[in-house]
Amino acid sequence: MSEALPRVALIGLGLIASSMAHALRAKGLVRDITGYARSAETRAVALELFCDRVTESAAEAVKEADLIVLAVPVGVMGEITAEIAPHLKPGAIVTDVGSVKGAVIEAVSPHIPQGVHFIPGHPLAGTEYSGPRSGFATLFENRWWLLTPLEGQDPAALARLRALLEAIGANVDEMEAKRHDLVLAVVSHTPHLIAYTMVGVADHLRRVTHEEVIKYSASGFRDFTRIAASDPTMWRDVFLTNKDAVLDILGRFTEELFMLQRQIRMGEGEQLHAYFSRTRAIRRGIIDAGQDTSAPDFGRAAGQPKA
Ligand SMILES: NC(=O)C1=CN([C@@H]2O[C@H](COP(=O)(O)OP(=O)(O)OC[C@H]3O[C@@H](n4cnc5c(N)ncnc54)[C@H](O)[C@@H]3O)[C@@H](O)[C@H]2O)C=CC1
Ligand SMILES: O=C(O)C(=O)Cc1ccc(O)cc1
Repeated sequence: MSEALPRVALIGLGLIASSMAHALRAKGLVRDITGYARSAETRAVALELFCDRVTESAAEAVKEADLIVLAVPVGVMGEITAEIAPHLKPGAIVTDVGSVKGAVIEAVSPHIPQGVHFIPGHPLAGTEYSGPRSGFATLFENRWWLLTPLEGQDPAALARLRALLEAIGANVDEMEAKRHDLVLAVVSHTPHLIAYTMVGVADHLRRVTHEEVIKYSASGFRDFTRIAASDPTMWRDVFLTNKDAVLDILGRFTEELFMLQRQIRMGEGEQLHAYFSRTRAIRRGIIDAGQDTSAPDFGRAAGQPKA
């Protein structure tokens, strides 16, 4: 058991909170887990599956807690913090799991009382499922968990949180919030937007092709549909709160797309081949760095790609 953080409160009981609870329980890391969710149905499921106690208000949930995890959509982090703030125990650690960091810090920080430690965080692990039944204990194993500590952060509190996250299998790294938001716009947020768009295009086409785009969908498109099935509230909030970084990356994306479009129109095969060779090398870099668990072994065993 973690001596440092025995009582945990989870605010919002969806995919990430339930996965944390399962992982903490599976490893016997905490003494008790209290959960808060708005709906009675969610609270009942949480009590049955992974919480020791559930409460009808967020304020009630945090009273005794050593660690409070804000696991709600990014757009409501501020209001929920305002609600719990007067009830936080001195010395408690508040962290969040939001996919955007700058906006969360701006919304949450002003409400954090003196003597309480706020350590923003983001697990780079998830699925397209949501709600209290979607969590599982191994979600964070060997996945990055980025912390974006604020200036003057208490190193002892940071070390306690880091140790707990590492104990549930995460690889913890620290990063400045603005940088986090730009990096995530590239590797997660904009790709999600592209997936949403592509599935939207296919949906329009469905009427013309009489369902064939769905029936014959290849694995690339299936991946898009999986991503595009993610929670709409969560992703609406991500795009609205990481607006600047996403618009920056989207601008660069459309420039490249127009360039490729022109090369296709003009039949510029050499340029297209050179471009695809560069992107193939990036994929190989990810696999060699051990960051892609979906890559089959034969990919590496086969050695160099065909020239
Ligand atoms: N789903 C994913 O793959 C990942 C999500 N995240 C972040 O984790 C956070 C939670 O996401 P999930 O667990 O996936 O979502 P989820 O949809 O499974 O759960 C969110 C929970 O928050 C509750 N909630 C929503 N609005 C609320 C409000 N106004 N007051 C109180 N509770 C409210 C919902 O009822 C639900 O219980 C989000 O900030 C998201 O950006 C981070 C990494 C991965
Ligand atoms: O399911 C997927 O492909 C994901 O990309 C999961 C995910 C979604 C949002 C995050 O902030 C982090 C990870």
